Amino acid sequence: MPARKQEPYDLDFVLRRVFKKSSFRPVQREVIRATLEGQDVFLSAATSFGKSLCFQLPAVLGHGITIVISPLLALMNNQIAALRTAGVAVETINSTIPLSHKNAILDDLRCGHPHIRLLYVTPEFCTLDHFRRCLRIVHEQQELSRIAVDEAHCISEWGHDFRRAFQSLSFFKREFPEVPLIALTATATSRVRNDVIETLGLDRRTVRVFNGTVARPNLHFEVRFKNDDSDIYDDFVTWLRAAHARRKQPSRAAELQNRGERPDGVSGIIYTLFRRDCEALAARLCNDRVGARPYHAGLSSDLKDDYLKGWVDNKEGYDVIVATTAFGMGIDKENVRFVVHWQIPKSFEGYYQEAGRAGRDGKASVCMIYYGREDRDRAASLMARDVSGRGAAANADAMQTMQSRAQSLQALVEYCENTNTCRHKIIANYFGDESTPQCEWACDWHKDKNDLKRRKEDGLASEEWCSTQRQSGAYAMDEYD
Ligand SMILES: Nc1ncnc2c1ncn2[C@@H]1O[C@H](COP(=O)(O)OP(=O)(O)OP(=O)(O)O)[C@@H](O)[C@H]1O
Repeated sequence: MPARKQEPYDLDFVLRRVFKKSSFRPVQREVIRATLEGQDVFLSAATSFGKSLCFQLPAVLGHGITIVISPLLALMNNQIAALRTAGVAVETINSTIPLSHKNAILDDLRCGHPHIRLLYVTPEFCTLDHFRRCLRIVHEQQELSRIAVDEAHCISEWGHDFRRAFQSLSFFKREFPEVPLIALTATATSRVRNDVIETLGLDRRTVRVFNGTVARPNLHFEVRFKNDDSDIYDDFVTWLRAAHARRKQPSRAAELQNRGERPDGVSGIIYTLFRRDCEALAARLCNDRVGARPYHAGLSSDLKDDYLKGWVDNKEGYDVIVATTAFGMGIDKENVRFVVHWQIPKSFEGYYQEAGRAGRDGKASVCMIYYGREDRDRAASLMARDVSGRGAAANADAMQTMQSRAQSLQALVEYCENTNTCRHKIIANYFGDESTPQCEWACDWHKDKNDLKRRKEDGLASEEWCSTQRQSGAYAMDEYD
């Protein structure tokens, strides 16, 4: 049953009227046109590029419903709140909504002509028979307009944050081949892109691929070196205090207040790998009168909601979120001035996704990673444990996954150890962009190459020492997130 034919629309009018934006960003219009023409689209573009608009705007035009498949609750809630403010009929089905509400949504689908324009669901929900039955009814009535798969890298074994339920999303193209599908991600290498296209069952010859740049020129990338004997806490707090002092200068303070920001606080995120560090670091910062809150999967939903809301609202005492990877994709707060990684993360893609939470308003922001070789070895050993934990039955799969993760971690190690290339260039090259991105003193190499080399020599433990430690099995195990 073909999808209803779309009429031509005044995209600029809808952009202004519904989304309150004055103009399209580069490529948005082309992507929107392609999907409105019924083409399948793969869009890879930098964090904060404005990918969501590419399926949200088409969704409010014409008839029918857009199903948005998204891996994260936080991401859905963020987008849904913004759409509701714009007066769009949007709903989500996830584990936190009451049964009565969920039934009302499913009834809306079952009637065949849903009132809802965008429905956000998890990939796991898409595997359920009763939901698929509802979709068939909507499709029968030619009201299934579009499928959007957000954070599409999660489909791929080769992407970070792999989720098995994503693999069954081929259902959509199998059952509704003419309903356009749009897959979006900020961090896809060519291998991940091919994997996503294949897994979703898209036709390689006809899918429109938009590969935007991954570059974020307003982000200032910096590596700080550490070893197990150094306490990076003092280094970080000194840096933060200097940032506070700059913000308190009268002209700067006035400018910040005009933007609704507090000069006595800087909004930021610190990523830690382990819950224990997350709690301890937030407590230590609070002790030193830095407003910080922990965020990890072990906290109650009430606490997580409170911390997230306080932070988004720039509330005093909530300036810094100390988070595990439970806090990541889809956080769209525009004035995050720094993202610090307390240890090397598990993958290059994960690192860049998390760093991408900074500077979404386009203003200069810092992305700093504290890198130590001992942490590198701990990350490798945890990775090996994760894979072996999958059991002997999944042997071939496990080996392949381990290989891809190891490659990604190795690329991140090389990024940290590199003292002779622009950081922006290393990132672009990793994601398959061979160009040299613009970098106006926006990385530690461009700022001072010699200082970078010196800091590395002074800061890192020697490889000999690390090798002895590895052999003695010194790296303790702990749980991620
Ligand atoms: N044309 C536009 N003009 C101005 N602002 C825009 C435009 N398009 C999107 N934005 C804004 O840019 C911000 C980032 O958009 P969005 O959350 O869709 O990014 P994204 O590409 O999905 O990033 P990520 O991959 O990091 O989640 C949002 O606050 C959104 O309102």
